[in-house]
Amino acid sequence: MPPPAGLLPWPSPTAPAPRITTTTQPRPPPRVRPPPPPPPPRRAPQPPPRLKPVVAPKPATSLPPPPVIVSTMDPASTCLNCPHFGSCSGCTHEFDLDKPPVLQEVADFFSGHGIEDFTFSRGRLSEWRCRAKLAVRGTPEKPLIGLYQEGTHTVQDIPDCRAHHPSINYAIKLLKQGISELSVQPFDEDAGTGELRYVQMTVTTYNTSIPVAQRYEQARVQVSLVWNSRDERSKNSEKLSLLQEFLWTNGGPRSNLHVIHSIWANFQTSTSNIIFGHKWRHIGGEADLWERFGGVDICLDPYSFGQANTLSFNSLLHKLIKYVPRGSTVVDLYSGAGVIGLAIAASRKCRSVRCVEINKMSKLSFEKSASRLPPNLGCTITWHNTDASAEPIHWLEGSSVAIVDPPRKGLHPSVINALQRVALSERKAFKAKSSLTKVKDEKRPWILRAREPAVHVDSTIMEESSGIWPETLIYISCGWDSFKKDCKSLISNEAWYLENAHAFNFFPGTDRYGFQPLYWKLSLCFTATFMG
Ligand SMILES: C[S@@+](CC[C@H](N)C(=O)[O-])C[C@H]1O[C@@H](n2cnc3c(N)ncnc32)[C@H](O)[C@@H]1O
Repeated sequence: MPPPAGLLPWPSPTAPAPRITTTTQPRPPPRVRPPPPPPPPRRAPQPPPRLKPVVAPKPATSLPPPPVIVSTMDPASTCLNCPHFGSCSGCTHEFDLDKPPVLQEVADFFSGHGIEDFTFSRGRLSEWRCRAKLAVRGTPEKPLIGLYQEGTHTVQDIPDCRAHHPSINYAIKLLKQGISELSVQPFDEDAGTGELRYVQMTVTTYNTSIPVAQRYEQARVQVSLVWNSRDERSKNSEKLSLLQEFLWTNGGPRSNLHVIHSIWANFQTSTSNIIFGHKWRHIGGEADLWERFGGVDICLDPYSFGQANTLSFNSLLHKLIKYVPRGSTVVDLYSGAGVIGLAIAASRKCRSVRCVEINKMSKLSFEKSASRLPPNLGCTITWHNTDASAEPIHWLEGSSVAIVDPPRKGLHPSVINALQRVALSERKAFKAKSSLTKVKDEKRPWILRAREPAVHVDSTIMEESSGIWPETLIYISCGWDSFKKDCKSLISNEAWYLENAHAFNFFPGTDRYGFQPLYWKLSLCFTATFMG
């Protein structure tokens, strides 16, 4: 789609990403952090800037280290201490955040199934949220940015949220200031009018120019503005340009405090509750957001699934990886951008890893991450855009390890059924059936097309896979009730038995978050070993 008259060509999110090189710079001396600077001065309205990506200049090494945001959190405290508790629907527990109420039930469940080494990682109890989707309502003079109040569509402003990473709160303050100065109209749900509907804030701690210990606290934020228009040609896109310019001027590399990593626009005009539209544009800063998960560089585009609690996810990943035997052939069902599959491929000398994901947009992130894997890994890694529940047997065949990380509602019955049936007693029958399935598939070329790998990394020829079936199943869950149900089904016919279980505090203080009812707070990882 051509840009509006007079504007530079729109950058396409599908364009190949430049490889971000990690620069090695002299480390700044240890310093005492000054308090955050006062808010930027009000500026006179500027002529509309051109809406094009602004690329960060390389920081001069002779400059003094920039100021950073100071956390007021006491790491030993297990209390929320949040001024919004009670009015905000995000958190349901104020005290003992290290002891989620469900933990005892979880521990009892696993010990009842013979798990003696169940562990629980409490993780960071505040400032843990690194990805937040927030509604923007109110007026230009008094914008409200936050979550809906319980059972309503009234937005509760949460500028001092204790769960958010402090950089997110800082970026929200900056955004509010921009809204007021530029008279950006927040969305009015009833009338369907206004300009800014939602904002997604995603934190990146990937900054190789500072010591590892400082990376979390000095994180930067990718801001995705959900704009109430069909696309960038709409009349109000001038305001979007101004807002982008404001954020970059006041939060970019030339500002007092470089907190903004990048800015994206998403265009959405739907009257439904769906937050994002289909059109995304990168409009400021670096195009790619990188994070390090399980020891590998992972690129996360704003339109792909991303974990909210990146620290706990990393703990889970480090634990999970150890349950994958070296040399395995792995299938990663519900893989998103393939974070788990890529981390396992890099660390377990796997022969192959197949990632299966329904969201085609995740492919770009997978490709960029895969391009940073060490060469000569000796592992064939493929990413497939298809519905895991359509023909799960196809994906299980040839895999010695199956990893499932479904949405909160749990596994589709067809996946449970396939996992049950790959039990030892039915292996032979399955071998025969799988050959029949192949014959049938040839008559249905659309199925074959769907199975074609969208991305294929490494040219190693895949070994003959028939006859290999999962002997290890790793289930990652963030929905306790659905997990319990699935687990009971999986072990009911003694096809699988539970071997390990580890729980991670993914959403401390909350059993719901965001715009859907009932989000669970505890993420579980367990491995079940196939019984011979
Ligand atoms: C909880 S996320 C896990 C993503 C990934 N494992 C990660 O950690 O980044 C669940 C993923 O399953 C995908 N998904 C949902 N239904 C699916 C289906 N029927 N087949 C394949 N993927 C599906 C979603 O798009 C989402 O990316």
